[in-house]
Amino acid sequence: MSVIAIHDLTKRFPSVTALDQLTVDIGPGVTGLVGANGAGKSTLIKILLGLQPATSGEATVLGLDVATQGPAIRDRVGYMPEHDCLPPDMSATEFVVHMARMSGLPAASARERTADTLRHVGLYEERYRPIGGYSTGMRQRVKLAQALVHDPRLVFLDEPTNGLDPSGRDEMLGLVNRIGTDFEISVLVTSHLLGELERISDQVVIIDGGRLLRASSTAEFTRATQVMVVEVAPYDSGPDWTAARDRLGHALSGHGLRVVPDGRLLMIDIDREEIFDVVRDTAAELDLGLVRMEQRRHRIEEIFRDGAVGQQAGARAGAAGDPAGEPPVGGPDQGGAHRVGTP
Ligand SMILES: Nc1ncnc2c1ncn2[C@@H]1O[C@H](COP(=O)(O)OP(=O)(O)OP(=O)(O)O)[C@@H](O)[C@H]1O
Repeated sequence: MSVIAIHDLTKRFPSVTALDQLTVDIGPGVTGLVGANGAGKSTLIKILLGLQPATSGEATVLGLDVATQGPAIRDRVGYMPEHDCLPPDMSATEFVVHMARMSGLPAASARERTADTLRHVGLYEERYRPIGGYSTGMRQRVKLAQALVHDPRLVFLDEPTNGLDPSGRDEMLGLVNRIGTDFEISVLVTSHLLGELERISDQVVIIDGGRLLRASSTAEFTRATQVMVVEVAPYDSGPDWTAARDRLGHALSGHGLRVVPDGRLLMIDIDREEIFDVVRDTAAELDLGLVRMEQRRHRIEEIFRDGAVGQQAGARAGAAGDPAGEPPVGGPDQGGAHRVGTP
């Protein structure tokens, strides 16, 4: 069943088309919505919540029509907005209780759910202090908690890692992952970084300039290549990895394998089953330690690295200053309708 079904959705502002005939079906689980800054991610979320009308096209969320059933959608869906929108004079507890009450929870259960949710997102004693004194990471956690407090079936998280340092990003991604796995709440999470959502998403939807570039399961994006990655180190003669790599490379070429060095690694074409045995035995004969031997997987960012759209997107995200230094989105326009997730 589709959790979100989007058909031919267009949103025009006076000077820009934010969404351009977008068609995509999203199933349950964690879905990464990836696009450079300005790609149309926030606009899509606002339309899906029934907060903004589309110019044309249709969409349903949990089977509800975004054009006519916005309040019912917002009953069932949690929303973590991108920008800071927290009252500095209230404590996290006061604010989240307030949001729970706004969602219709009675006072006692609003307090109970707030305590549970704040603990779940990792806010403890500090939850009684005014939000104005919180770090960016703590503020993001408060925004996440208010999205979860009314026990939604689905949450929209708009750039939850924004403004966080690498360890803060990892923690936030861990939390997002747990929402999907431990609580079985479906998640639509956005990012302008291609690689970031790869490890927590069941499916990935990539948009650029309001158009769909590609949508598929993460496993399909990151499927195994026919290349083996091998790293060796000498057992006894110090840290001379170049010599170790080249000795193994020459020996494997002598066995008829196609071998290309890449930094510390050797990339070997997998053209037959026995290659894994040949590499293992040859390394042992040369008295080299095998540090790594694995089938290489695609990274999502590689799929789009050379696309023309990617270069434009890269220029935009670069201008915005990308704290993680990860490549942004882009790639050849593949167009058409796509379906991701379990039917
Ligand atoms: N209310 C609005 N009025 C006019 N233009 C808008 C409005 N909201 C968004 N836009 C424009 O629509 C385009 C898509 O914006 P949107 O915020 O959806 O992108 P985004 O992918 O969420 O990027 P970011 O993460 O930078 O917010 C941008 O060009 C933006 O300037």
